[in-house]
Amino acid sequence: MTVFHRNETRDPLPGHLRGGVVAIGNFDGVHRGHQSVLNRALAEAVKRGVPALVLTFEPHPRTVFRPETPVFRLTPAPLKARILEGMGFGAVIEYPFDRSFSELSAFDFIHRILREWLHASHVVTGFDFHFGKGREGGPAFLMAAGEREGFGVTLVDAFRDENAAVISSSFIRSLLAEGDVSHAAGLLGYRYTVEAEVIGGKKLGRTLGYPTANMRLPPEAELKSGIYAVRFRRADGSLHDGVASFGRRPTVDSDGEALLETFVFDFSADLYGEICAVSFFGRLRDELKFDGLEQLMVQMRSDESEARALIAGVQPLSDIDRRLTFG
Ligand SMILES: Cc1cc2nc3c(=O)[nH]c(=O)nc-3n(C[C@H](O)[C@H](O)[C@H](O)COP(=O)(O)O)c2cc1C
Ligand SMILES: Nc1ncnc2c1ncn2[C@@H]1O[C@H](COP(=O)(O)OP(=O)(O)O)[C@@H](O)[C@H]1O
Repeated sequence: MTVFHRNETRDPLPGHLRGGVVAIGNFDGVHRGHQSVLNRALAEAVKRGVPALVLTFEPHPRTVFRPETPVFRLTPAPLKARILEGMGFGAVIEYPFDRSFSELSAFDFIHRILREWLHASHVVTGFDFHFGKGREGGPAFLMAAGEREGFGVTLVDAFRDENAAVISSSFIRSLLAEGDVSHAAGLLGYRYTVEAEVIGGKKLGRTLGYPTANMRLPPEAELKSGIYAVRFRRADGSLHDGVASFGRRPTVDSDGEALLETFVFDFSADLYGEICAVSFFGRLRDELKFDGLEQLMVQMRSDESEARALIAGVQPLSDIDRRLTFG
């Protein structure tokens, strides 16, 4: 078993990764639609006995074209890599994307990247994947190139959820902006998860009996503020249930920045500086402004028991969910 490889440069690819089956796309969120494309690539690689790779682009191309409105990433690169590794891929290529790379023609993209650099033996993409300058290359172009040059091409049709709706990253982003983490989990196939470093706060939590591990989410993250039942993963992989508040804490700190603050149940250790993950199971309520800390503490006690009850009944939604959020 070879080790999973994250390739973040344009340097020559390690030899053992050449000649593989390559799934191409941004796959932000690695949602169930993406998974249907990715699983086809994995199956094709097993059939051929070659490595399975994902070719994706960093930063997200839309953030390169419109830096003033960066994309709210459902899966920043490290989390995406972790999910892909768990699915069984041998590598993820986080190809450095910039404006000059975006000028490459579709023809050159196939020659320089897929052929000369990756030596791809087979390519798998979604039905709507476009590539090359001005999105000039589409499925038909890729099929024709494959026939001409002797690599296989699989185009995977739109994946629909139980209500026959096409699953998309942008719809999932809008669900998170409404706080509907349960619906988002159904479409992702796993619980929405964020990763960040635990930072210091006002040190008020411990005096209330509710110490909270504070994290800063990227400014473009559009999760609705509120109180959530969560599972907390430490850097060593250990899992702990908790209740988290995301927002500006109007009771104590009305002009503060939005923070994700998790009270971890039955736990006591120093978490400062550790990169931890928080997975969202359900939203309990809006963030409120209380008249005093006493009232806030009464509410936090009831949030805690509600979160414990909610988490007691949860089951993994998929293998990805099991690996990410269940251990
Ligand atoms: C379960 C839970 C519920 C919370 N609810 C609210 C709330 O409704 N309104 C609010 O202003 N702050 C809320 N908070 C945030 C607290 O005000 C904050 O965690 C506390 O002030 C500690 O701050 P510190 O981490 O900077 O020490 C909540 C925190 C938790 C853990
Ligand atoms: N059960 C727990 N849940 C969350 N953090 C805890 C817990 N026990 C200890 N801690 C530690 O205490 C810190 C939070 O304490 P707190 O008084 O709320 O300070 P801060 O102002 O940093 O939020 C966490 O970052 C972590 O290092």
